[in-house]
Amino acid sequence: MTENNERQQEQKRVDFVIEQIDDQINEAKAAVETAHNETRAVEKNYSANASVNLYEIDDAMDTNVQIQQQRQLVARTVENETILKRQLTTLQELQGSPYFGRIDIKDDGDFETESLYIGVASLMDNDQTDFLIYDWRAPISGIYYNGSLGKVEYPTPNGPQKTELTKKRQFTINDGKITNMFDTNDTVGDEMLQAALGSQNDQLMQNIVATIQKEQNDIIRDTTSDLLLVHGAAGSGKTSAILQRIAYLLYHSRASLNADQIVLFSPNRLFSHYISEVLPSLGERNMRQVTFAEFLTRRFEGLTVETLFEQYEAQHGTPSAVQKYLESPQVMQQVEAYTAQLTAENIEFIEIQFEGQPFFHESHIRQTFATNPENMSIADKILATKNALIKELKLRIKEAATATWIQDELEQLPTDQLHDLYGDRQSDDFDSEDEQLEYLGKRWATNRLRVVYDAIYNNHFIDSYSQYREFLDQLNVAGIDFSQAISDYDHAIEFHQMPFEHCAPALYLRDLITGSGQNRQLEYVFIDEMQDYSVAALIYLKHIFPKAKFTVLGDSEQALYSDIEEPEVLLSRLSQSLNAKRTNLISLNRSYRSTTEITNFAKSMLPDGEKIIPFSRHGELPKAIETRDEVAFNQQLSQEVSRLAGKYDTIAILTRTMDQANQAYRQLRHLQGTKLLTANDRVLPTGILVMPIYLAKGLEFDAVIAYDASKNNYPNAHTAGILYTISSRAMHELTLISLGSLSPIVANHRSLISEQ
Ligand SMILES: Nc1ncnc2c1ncn2[C@@H]1O[C@H](COP(=O)(O)OP(=O)(O)OP(=O)(O)O)[C@@H](O)[C@H]1O
Repeated sequence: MTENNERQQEQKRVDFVIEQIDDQINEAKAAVETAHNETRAVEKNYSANASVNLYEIDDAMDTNVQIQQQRQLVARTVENETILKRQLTTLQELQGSPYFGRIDIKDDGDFETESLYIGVASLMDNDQTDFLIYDWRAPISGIYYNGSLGKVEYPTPNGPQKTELTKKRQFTINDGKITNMFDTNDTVGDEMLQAALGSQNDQLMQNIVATIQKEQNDIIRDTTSDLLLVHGAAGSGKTSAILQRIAYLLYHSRASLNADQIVLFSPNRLFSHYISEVLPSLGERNMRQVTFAEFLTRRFEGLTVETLFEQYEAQHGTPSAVQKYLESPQVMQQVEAYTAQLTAENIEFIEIQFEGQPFFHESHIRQTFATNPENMSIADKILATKNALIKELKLRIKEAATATWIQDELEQLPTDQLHDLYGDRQSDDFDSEDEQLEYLGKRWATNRLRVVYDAIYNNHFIDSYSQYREFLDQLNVAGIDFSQAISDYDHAIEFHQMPFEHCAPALYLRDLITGSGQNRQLEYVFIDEMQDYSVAALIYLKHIFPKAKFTVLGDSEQALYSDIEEPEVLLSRLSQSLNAKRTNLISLNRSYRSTTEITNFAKSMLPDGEKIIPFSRHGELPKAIETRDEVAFNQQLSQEVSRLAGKYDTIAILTRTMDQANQAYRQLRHLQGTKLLTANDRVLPTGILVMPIYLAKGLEFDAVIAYDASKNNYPNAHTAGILYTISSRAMHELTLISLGSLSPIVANHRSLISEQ
């Protein structure tokens, strides 16, 4: 068949599939409408019942049962409607571009070749007999991404199945028309990638299903590792691959895994927004997302937790020996040893108060703790202490039920509150008035003393911050003097602040003592930008998610907060500390984001850069502008920004610090569409964006200006990671402007830049 004929044949098939999709969309719309009407009717009925006057005691019981039933019915109809809507959305996704790939396979002994088409979701024909499209995550679809023509294998429930791959074809289909189509022997070809990567930056990350590369596919389809480490150059598709991986895992464990059991630690809030559409575009719900700062703030309720960004801004020069120690696995081992030897005498117990008066004295709590058998673990002893205190509390509630203060308060209660106090019982259920008063007194005393219960439950009888201070005090590490760090810590705690460097060991200590803080429901933890986490922090995360499989990804060379590290060094540190049984390490060295010229320049700044392979997409050489004084600097900056703004949608001016971002913004704000972004921003706009580099982690822009790439600002190799991260955010153009002479990190590679 000639190429033209083949294309016509394929277009005919696309037309046929789209007709089927159109039919199914019409059916789905009707089904959604019916479901919607049903939900509305059920909801209406429910709200009519729920508004029945519950103070009419006799009616209340019946009404409650009815309401329960109605509520379940509402939940079912809503769920039904949601499922139908999701099906409709999937069909609509498929409508313009039903698939992107085709594989032809021939099983042993078969004479006929079977053609399978691959898209973002599966689709059956109207008769529900044949698959018109296979989901990209189906086991058989793995061949599309992995296999070269010839004998291949794919997993089935009955073990690996052998087959022969005789054709692999790629399509670009827009609005139902095939705009590009070609056969390829190997993995997904570069031509498609060129088209995908050459376009202008979108505000939101796109899914990459049509062009997943082989090594990315290995990341996506790994279901066996407890710890999957993905190390990859800037722009090598780490984030893209793990988002596809989440979609893959959700598809393969539909029955046992839902999006709430997956959490992604993301580097900043802008990033969370940037990636928010990838999973929905694949028909999946988003996983939970949290930044490490948000996570810590929740754990240290009531304290203001210093963030990594604040620590970076405040820190001048290299981190202190104390900081390095507090980030190391050794500190976590010391925490374990310290908590294991704690006894009744050296735990920092504090009294539990009720309305400003001691309710449980500290000495009483200490004695209660001391009655536990010695060989019990500290966490078990604390648990036993809590149980004993709760038992006592119950006795005291019983006593309080008939006490004057409770009975006096009862008398003062407004009718509706008194009514609520009856709970399931009614006023004529009691044999005597005394019985009734005691019942109500007990319920009221329980209410009133709930604060005591909460204090026990939440371990508020231990001052974990003082305990941590005691821990610091007893540390004895050769060559490290902790005295200044301890007085800084005291000062911070006095002002209800928690310095960043203490977060992981302090939380670990608290959790080991109280035996709390762990989450056993979470199945998968993803940590992006792993190089920004101390090993101590990763050990803590591993501790609190004991059942979860970890996917940890990053780039040791995008080092903002520490020196650049050889990937091998970072990885061996991590896998040892995270103590995983089945570890898999995948390295991605091909960089897709930037033009060849930008990648070649960026990698020249790295000690280990030669491993990085630029994707072959060409553009201009990065441009360097050296200026003599501030006036010239600001003038050049404005000119360059205006030039780039005429060409691209999004230009980022990336600075080393927030102060510099403020300076740059003052110079540029007269230009229309200029925005200054801070750590509180959650949405990434288009236009001229000014921000410090740590807020641009994980993001990409059409053009980037590295603000003041001078010798002064980036004096030596310690700062190379920052300039590398800045440069690697650029997709199409990169400009470096310096006040005074260029940084030696750049100046040593003049052949890779054009100078002005
Ligand atoms: N297989 C692919 N097909 C199409 N585009 C891809 C592919 N892999 C990566 N990309 C694109 O390359 C760019 C960089 O990808 P991504 O942000 O996932 O890289 P990263 O390794 O997480 O980068 P960084 O560490 O620099 O933040 C994105 O625009 C992404 O869409």
